[in-house]
Amino acid sequence: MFLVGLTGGIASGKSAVSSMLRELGCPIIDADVVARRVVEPHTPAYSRIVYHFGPEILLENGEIDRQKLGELIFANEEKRKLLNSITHPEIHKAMLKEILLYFLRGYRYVVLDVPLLFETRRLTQFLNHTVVVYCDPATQLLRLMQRDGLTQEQAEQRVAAQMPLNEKRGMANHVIENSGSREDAHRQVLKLHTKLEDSMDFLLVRVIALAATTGLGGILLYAAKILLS
Ligand SMILES: CC(C)(COP(=O)(O)OP(=O)(O)OC[C@H]1O[C@@H](n2cnc3c(N)ncnc32)[C@H](O)[C@@H]1O)[C@@H](O)C(=O)NCCC(=O)NCCS
Ligand SMILES: Nc1ncnc2c1ncn2[C@@H]1O[C@H](COP(=O)(O)OP(=O)(O)OP(=O)(O)O)[C@@H](O)[C@H]1O
Repeated sequence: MFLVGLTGGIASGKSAVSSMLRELGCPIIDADVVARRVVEPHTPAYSRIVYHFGPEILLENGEIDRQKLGELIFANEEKRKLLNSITHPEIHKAMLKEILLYFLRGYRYVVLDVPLLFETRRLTQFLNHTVVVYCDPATQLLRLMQRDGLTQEQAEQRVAAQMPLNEKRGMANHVIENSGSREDAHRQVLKLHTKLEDSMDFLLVRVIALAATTGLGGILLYAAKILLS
């Protein structure tokens, strides 16, 4: 059993690549999907977001106005850090539960689609493989503006809220070059899938190694911290 981290920059093509992997039978946990679920009305994160950001970030139906909250946090680092401090522990907790369920269902590995994988770093030590979906800055901006109907300034704000994609590319052990066609990306995904299927990595070995280096107490403490935080 092992874990694969899939990341990149906003609009670099993570969802496009994860859809290709899903079609090949890989179990995918999409952090953006989990992030939407953990802020649904009356969840702990929802209550804290309303407390800190006020009812003005709500729609008439009581759900979070994602466009309004997005405009707020992408233009202000302090507000973005506050939102992250509320949402990220809930996202990680929910993802951990999904990972356990996939392993109990007998999957040999799980792909975690996490936009902020290298920014938050909480998951990286448990990953046997990290994949960055890269595309050149101009293509990234264009795709983001076209997909989300953003102005160039809004798109640049969102890109600037993340670690530079070039930096992430240097931190991963697999890179999908996605500045070109979908067909080109798909050919690379097929090669990546073969590598994952042939991989003999075991998460258990990594956890045991971590326990050995930090002492069993360290691993139990860390697991408790993730689950309870
Ligand atoms: C700010 C919010 C309301 C904007 O919602 P919206 O529907 O417009 O965007 P969506 O959630 O689909 O995110 C689109 C992309 O924005 C980027 N992004 C989202 N949140 C953040 C953040 N806190 N910092 C940097 N980039 C972010 C990611 O690349 C993400 O894939 C929403 O993104 C959010 O709640 N973010 C906080 C939770 C989070 O950090 N999610 C990222 C998953 S690790
Ligand atoms: N190779 C490609 N050629 C053309 N368009 C692409 C390609 N890859 C992705 N796209 C398009 O670019 C946009 C961004 O891609 P995608 O949504 O997969 O990025 P993402 O990394 O998941 O974004 P986010 O961080 O917002 O979740 C989408 O409209 C998608 O259809």
